[in-house]
Amino acid sequence: MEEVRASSAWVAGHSSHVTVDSSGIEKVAESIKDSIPKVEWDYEGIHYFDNGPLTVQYLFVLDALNFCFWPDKDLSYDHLASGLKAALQNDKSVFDVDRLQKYTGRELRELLKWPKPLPLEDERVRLMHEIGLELERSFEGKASNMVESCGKSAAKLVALIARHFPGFRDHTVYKGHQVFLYKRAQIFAADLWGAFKGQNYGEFDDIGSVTIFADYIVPAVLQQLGVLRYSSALASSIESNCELGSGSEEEVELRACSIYAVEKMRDLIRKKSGKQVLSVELDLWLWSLGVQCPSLHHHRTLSIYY
Ligand SMILES: Nc1nc2c(c(CN[C@H]3C=C[C@H](O)[C@@H]3O)cn2[C@@H]2O[C@H](COP(=O)(O)O)[C@@H](O)[C@H]2O)c(=O)[nH]1
Repeated sequence: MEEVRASSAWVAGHSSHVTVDSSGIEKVAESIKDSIPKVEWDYEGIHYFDNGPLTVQYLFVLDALNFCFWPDKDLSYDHLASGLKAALQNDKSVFDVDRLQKYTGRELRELLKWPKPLPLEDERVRLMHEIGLELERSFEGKASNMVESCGKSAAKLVALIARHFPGFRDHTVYKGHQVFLYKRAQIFAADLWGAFKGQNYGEFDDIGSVTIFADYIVPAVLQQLGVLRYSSALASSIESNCELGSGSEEEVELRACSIYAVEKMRDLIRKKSGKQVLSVELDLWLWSLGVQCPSLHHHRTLSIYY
């Protein structure tokens, strides 16, 4: 994850459309330093959990599909999670690798009980096939074997996932520099840590190395908190729901500056209060603020990464 941190800092230092406001960071850090808001993982009650390897398989399928819900205004992440949970409760073999490799768009919709085509449905199906095939080829069909092979290191897990699964290679080139964001790979490690409460498949000695997950909710929350400032052109294009191209300077800056800003916030909280806070914990707090605010205006990019 060092490459996520370093390349995000590089973007923040060269950005043209998004500014990280240090006084905004200071204010937020000051307001939470004495009681860092703890948000319970699965406070929504939408996730499958059985304390075993099937939960790991569920989380890996979930995070393979954990992107781009906004084009359908009725659809949200909750539908994906609770749909996969219900499907698994109904049939323990739905995420077996031979089945993952065969789903069609229509079957995925049926699995989720979603009445219309999903956004980027072809990509979602392709990514299910991709994880099915590679889990079978390299991990005896089990995401839990992949996790076990990482010896309690989230950094190793993220690197291993990026190596084996092209769909998780969330990176881009910005002003000639390669930038790594790894949203879905990192959120998978964090989901394991949250679901298993830091034990068993969720035990990582280096959970502190995980950054926030640069999606479309967290940047919008950081802007509302005064941590990020947008150029007037960017602010008005987000306000008017214009699509930002995947890999555009604006899009990369929104995501990378969010990561950088929260790393700064975390350093500041540590300095002010002496307390260690994890980016994963700050992320869940910020994200939960965002999804509870229906008027939140976020940027719109068609992407398979977030
Ligand atoms: N940064 C960050 N982004 C997150 C999550 C989560 C869910 N995390 C689970 C873990 C524990 C909790 O209890 C949650 O159940 C989803 N997302 C992103 O949000 C977007 C969905 O938005 P909407 O269209 O409104 O549903 C989409 O890009 C999705 O990928 C998170 O935690 N952090």
